[in-house]
Amino acid sequence: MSLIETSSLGKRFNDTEAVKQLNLSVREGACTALLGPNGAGKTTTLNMLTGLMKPTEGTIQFDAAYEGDRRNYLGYLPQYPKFFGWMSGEEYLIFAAELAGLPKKQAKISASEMLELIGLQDDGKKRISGYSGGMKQRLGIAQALVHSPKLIILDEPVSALDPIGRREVLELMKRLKTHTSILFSTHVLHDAEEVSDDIFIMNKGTVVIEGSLRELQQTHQKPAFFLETEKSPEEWLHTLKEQDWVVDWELDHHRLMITVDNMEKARANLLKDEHLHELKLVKFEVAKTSLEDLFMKVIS
Ligand SMILES: Nc1ncnc2c1ncn2[C@@H]1O[C@H](COP(=O)(O)OP(=O)(O)OP(=O)(O)O)[C@@H](O)[C@H]1O
Repeated sequence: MSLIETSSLGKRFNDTEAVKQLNLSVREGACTALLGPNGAGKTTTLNMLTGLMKPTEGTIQFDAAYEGDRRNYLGYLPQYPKFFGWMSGEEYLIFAAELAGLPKKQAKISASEMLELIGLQDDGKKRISGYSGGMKQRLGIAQALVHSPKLIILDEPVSALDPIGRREVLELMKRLKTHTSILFSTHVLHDAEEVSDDIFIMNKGTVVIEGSLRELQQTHQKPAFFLETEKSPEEWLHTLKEQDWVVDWELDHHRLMITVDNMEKARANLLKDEHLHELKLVKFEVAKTSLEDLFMKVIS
């Protein structure tokens, strides 16, 4: 079942089409990554889903449990969350719970449960100004969860953190995803690969590739050869492109990645190719394309 489905969603700022023709489906129980480079339209998309921004076209549909107020249905951590440094972590969570409509008694209970969940039970009485980046971000995730929404939306939850903070937050997300639906944005493929079940790759305002992580990894792992030569292989590439076993290629100076459809045929042909030997081979490696190759290709 989908918690959110968008159809041809779009947002225009004067001449900039920040989001266009976006069809997105967020599954219940899944951790979904919106992956894309800076300016791809991720924040604009999340802002439309949370109701902070009005779409200029298209529709957003929520599941049957949605009762008209997105605050009950969604929890949200913005890209640049603001904290009151003079508050304690516990006070901040009670404040967030009351803003979400919980009665005071319930807000206190929920805040204490959240502190436990994010591993800050011993720091709850301390001022936020003394928290590390990772602790603040975990607190930010807790405020998104404090009213038990159906889905939490996290905008670049690890981007601004140092390696220790990143690890803390990624580990927290891995624990949360076993019982909470998550939609988060990132520009780092490895983060998406580490925690997500479904991935939507966005570029220039629209989704260019989508699927489950497993599907994408399997579909885009193609046999390939990695060659390095002393002389430039640029001219030789013209004849290579004609071969029916060549699917794709990428040349970076004297380094060449050739994606093929038939490993054995390609190996036999390459090894007997005299022109290739004239280029003075330095490296000849059997390889596989990865999701990273695909990601770099679609965003470049
Ligand atoms: N309020 C705005 N007014 C005008 N243009 C905007 C506004 N907000 C975003 N844009 C433009 O829309 C495009 C998408 O921006 P958006 O912030 O959604 O991308 P993003 O993928 O979240 O990138 P980043 O990771 O850098 O935040 C960019 O070209 C941006 O400059």
